[in-house]
Amino acid sequence: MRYLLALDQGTTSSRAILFDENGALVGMAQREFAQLFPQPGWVEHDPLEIWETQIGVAREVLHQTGVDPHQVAAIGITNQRETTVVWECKTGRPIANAIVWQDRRTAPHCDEIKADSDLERHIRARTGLVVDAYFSATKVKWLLDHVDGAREKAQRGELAFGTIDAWLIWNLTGGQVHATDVTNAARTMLFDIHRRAWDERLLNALDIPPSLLPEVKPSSAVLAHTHPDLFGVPIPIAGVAGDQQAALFGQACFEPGMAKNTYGTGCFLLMNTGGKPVPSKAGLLTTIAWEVGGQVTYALEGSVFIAGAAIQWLRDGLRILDAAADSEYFAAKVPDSGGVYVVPAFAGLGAPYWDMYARGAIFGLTRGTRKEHLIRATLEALAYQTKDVLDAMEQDAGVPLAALRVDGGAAANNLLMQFQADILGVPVERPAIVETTAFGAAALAGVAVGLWDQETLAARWQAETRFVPAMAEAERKKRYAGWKKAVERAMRWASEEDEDART
Ligand SMILES: Nc1ncnc2c1ncn2[C@@H]1O[C@H](COP(=O)(O)OP(=O)(O)O)[C@@H](O)[C@H]1O
Ligand SMILES: O=P(O)(O)OC[C@H](O)CO
Repeated sequence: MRYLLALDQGTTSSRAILFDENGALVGMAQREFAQLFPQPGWVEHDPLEIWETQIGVAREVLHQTGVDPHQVAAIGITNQRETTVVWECKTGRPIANAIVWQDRRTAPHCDEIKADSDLERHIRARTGLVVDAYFSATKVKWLLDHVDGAREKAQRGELAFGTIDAWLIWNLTGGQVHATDVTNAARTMLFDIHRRAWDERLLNALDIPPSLLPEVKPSSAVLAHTHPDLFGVPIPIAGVAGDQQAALFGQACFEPGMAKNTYGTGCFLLMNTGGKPVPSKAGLLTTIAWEVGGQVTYALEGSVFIAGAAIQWLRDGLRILDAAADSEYFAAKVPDSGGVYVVPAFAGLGAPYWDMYARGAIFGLTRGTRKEHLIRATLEALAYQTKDVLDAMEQDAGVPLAALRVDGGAAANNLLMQFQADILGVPVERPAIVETTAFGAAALAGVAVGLWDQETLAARWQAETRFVPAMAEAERKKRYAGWKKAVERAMRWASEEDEDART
């Protein structure tokens, strides 16, 4: 038997999942790591902890299952995207903590960029992205400008920048390979998604020396081998993709018009748009879905920054839950949210609003509000945010969606999934394989080494549960109108001056 090892480096944990050659999940190991919040609006990770937890779980899953590294046909890497690491080429030491995708410290710099409308247009057209602190570009510049001696070292060619995939590849190859894949490059706001090359004008505008950048590779190809010291034998690294693109692949959304939504820390809805990038008029991102066999597939994406993280906040911040899964139990105790709306704009609002200064808010509280209402309203917020994005997507794509494939931690919540179908008026399909992100990474690697092919993957996809809309149209409209009102009131809350005062 041969195996594929998926390394899934997420925002809150590092996971390693082993699939056998028939696609069955045979083992999984997972370790959480520290979330660092040094200032309001800042989010950091320790890159060494990311590497140590990731290599730790990779070894653990092999040990646990008794699979010999010789039997691992290939490794597929998938990762939290945009999160930025800069390290010294010679020592492999990070110059600072990683700046996480949720971090808002560069919002004022983004405002400056936006003030130059020609540059903003260039960014939209070339990178497919909107100017936002979410993406890597302004984070790299921040590190070069704020870490002692970094700019000089960068100018001398002594530093390397990478998103988490590149950081893992560097470490997996013992510092031999500095590479990323097209999907991760597409999230930096430095990459031309049409030419598939780093954009010189943006590098100049942000003062980022090209020597810092990784080489850009396809998502499915043998791009390196692991250093023999790590697993005893070199293993090919044959699949790399950002986690949301990997989930789209893992959900077998291979045809244009097919879409998936992942409910993890954030919520990310991606629709396959085929071989052509579709520009968005409705506040979505145009991004690369994957490059497989020399063919590039594009996607439209709606990124919601806070989804499952809002449930974590109920658990860890408010302490009104012991476990995220208990949210379903409490929410089911009330028939609705009692008119309460929670807008979890803890890190500003992403698609389709793109307001870096929005902040979290709760509306509609009365003396009758109980914790169950608050929990239910928080869960409902995940569904409303998804509707915002899906409406935008249907507007851009010009066609209604037939069904939405779902995955991610919070997709296990049946009450949420039923409410999602109700509020969208579209069936929601949860697959039998819920680890779609890791499966997607394994699949990209499996295709590269000839173990799997896309036709088989598409035929194998199976729904485990189909949630069918049951809410009356008038009710859906009424509830959604309340949400829109709540969002409007949460927007622009943290003014630019407040942000400036903190940086
Ligand atoms: N049953 C559940 N109901 C609601 N939210 C859940 C449930 N189980 C997990 N979550 C949320 O899902 C997230 C974890 O999902 P996961 O896909 O592992 O995220 P990530 O890859 O972003 O770390 C957490 O934010 C958690 O709060
Ligand atoms: O870690 P996740 O699964 O929440 O995904 C994070 C995204 O890739 C950020 O763009």
